[in-house]
Amino acid sequence: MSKTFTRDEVSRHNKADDLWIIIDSVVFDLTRFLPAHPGGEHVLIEIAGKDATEEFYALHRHSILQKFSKFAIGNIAGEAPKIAQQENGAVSKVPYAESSFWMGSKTPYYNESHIAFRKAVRAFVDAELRPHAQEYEDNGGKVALELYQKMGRFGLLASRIGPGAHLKFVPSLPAGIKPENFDYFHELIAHEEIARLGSPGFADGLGAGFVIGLPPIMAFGSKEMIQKVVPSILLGDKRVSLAITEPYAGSDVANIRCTAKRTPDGKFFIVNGVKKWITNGHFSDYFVTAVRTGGPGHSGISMLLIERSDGLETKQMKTAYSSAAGTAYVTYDNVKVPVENLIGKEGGGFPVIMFNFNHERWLIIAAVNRGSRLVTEEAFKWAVQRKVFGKPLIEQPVIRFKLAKMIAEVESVQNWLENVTYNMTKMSYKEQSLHLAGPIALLKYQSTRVAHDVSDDAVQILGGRAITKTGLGSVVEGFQRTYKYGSILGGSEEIMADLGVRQALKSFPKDARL
Ligand code: HEM
Repeated sequence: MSKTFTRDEVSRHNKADDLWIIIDSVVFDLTRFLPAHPGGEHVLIEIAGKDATEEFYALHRHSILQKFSKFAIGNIAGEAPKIAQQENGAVSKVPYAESSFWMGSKTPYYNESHIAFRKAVRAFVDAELRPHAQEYEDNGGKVALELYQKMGRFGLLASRIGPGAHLKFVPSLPAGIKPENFDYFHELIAHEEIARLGSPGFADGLGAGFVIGLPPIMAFGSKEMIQKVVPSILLGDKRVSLAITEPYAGSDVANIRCTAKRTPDGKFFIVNGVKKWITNGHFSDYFVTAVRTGGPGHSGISMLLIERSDGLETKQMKTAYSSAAGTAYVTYDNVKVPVENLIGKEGGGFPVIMFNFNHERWLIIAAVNRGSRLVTEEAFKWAVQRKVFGKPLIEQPVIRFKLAKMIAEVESVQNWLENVTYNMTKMSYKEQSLHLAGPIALLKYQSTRVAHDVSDDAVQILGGRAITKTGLGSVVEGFQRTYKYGSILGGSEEIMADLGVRQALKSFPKDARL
């Protein structure tokens, strides 16, 4: 594309059978594209031979130019593009589009290894995952095995379940971080970078199952079980999901009905029951399943590792987001499971279920708030570029007020999240359970309330585009359709708020008075 043209030359190609336009100093020959243009022929013929930069950006995302770059035939002599190219792996320059440290602020939390890690992960996500994101988000389908394997070999799957011995199961971690130097800030970055894709169903398809399904195995599984299952998941060869919720029981886990009864020889469990809303379940090889092996209540619950086998069936559920997440209804019909597959002790399932709750909630906060930040960036960009009533939208005080609220809310959650994450790096598991369960619950509550507000404001700023699946508002549309997941999964907003205050009451001084 090294050819150059004058504006005068371009202006002579101004008919349907010979149609050139200029976008940001690049010359496009759209003659062959004309009949296929989704916006119709008329609009292009009207602007044939002219500079269409403003019209183009008022109607399309920048990525469309990259997708249709084959129609670019040269540049205008002596001119250079003025609109920033969206390079793979680049950091956004839009204010508040990245958390403060990444935009130049000082930080007590991040060091060189986090910077290198973020750079490597972002480049990987932009190059390997982003090109597939929209397709999976729109059309669903099982995410290709090669994508999991690429993520696995790159160390990105292992990076999503915290520091620990499991990091040695993969050849290396992004940016060559040593397992012993890996901390919760690296993990935070990994979750944020996946959420930054802005494709919630696809993002969950890439691993919402193992981030909650694997920790119980790693903490309570036998050596043999860990050796058999964990490396295959972390390398991307197999998939696992956590199967707890049922049509009968959600946040009230103690009410689960799925049963596991020992065979007369005591060597197997026979499992019967159903599980619902199991993320990744539709394509999982393993199901970490909560079953009732005893009487009612907590003490009758056990956890079993169940392989996809005779009697276990999964049905894709139609949810608000892409079927790429593989959300499933799972039925167990006399499924035979060796007793060696118990995760923890028989009747000791409840502590296994509880074990990873704080971590699960923390990573949901990270993903939800990165989504809120992304949507804020989209709204900010749109408010600046959209002209309405003769001036940019951003010149309306009411729009600036909305953006102020969005930014302030997102930054508040981020700062609390980084504070909690720092505490996670300094506390033992036991200390985290004691001191962080309350703050994490309250922060999860806050992050999903913020997502609610941000989504609402972003939709108002983008207008009709935000209720249209494709085009300029596609990211905001996806967010407003799916942000509610975070306010239900891992403990509902109401339960989080209540838990946070109940935890606080435990240390409430008995002698405190007004
Ligand atoms: C390289 C040049 C262009 C390409 C590759 C292109 C491609 C596309 C594509 C893929 C869409 C549908 C995607 C979406 O929903 O966002 C679209 C929609 C549209 N395009 Fe273009 N286009 C180009 C230039 C233009 C220009 C110069 C105009 C107007 C002067 C225009 C007017 C429209 C309109 C009105 C729509 C429908 C937008 C809507 O539904 O809100 N296009 N174009």
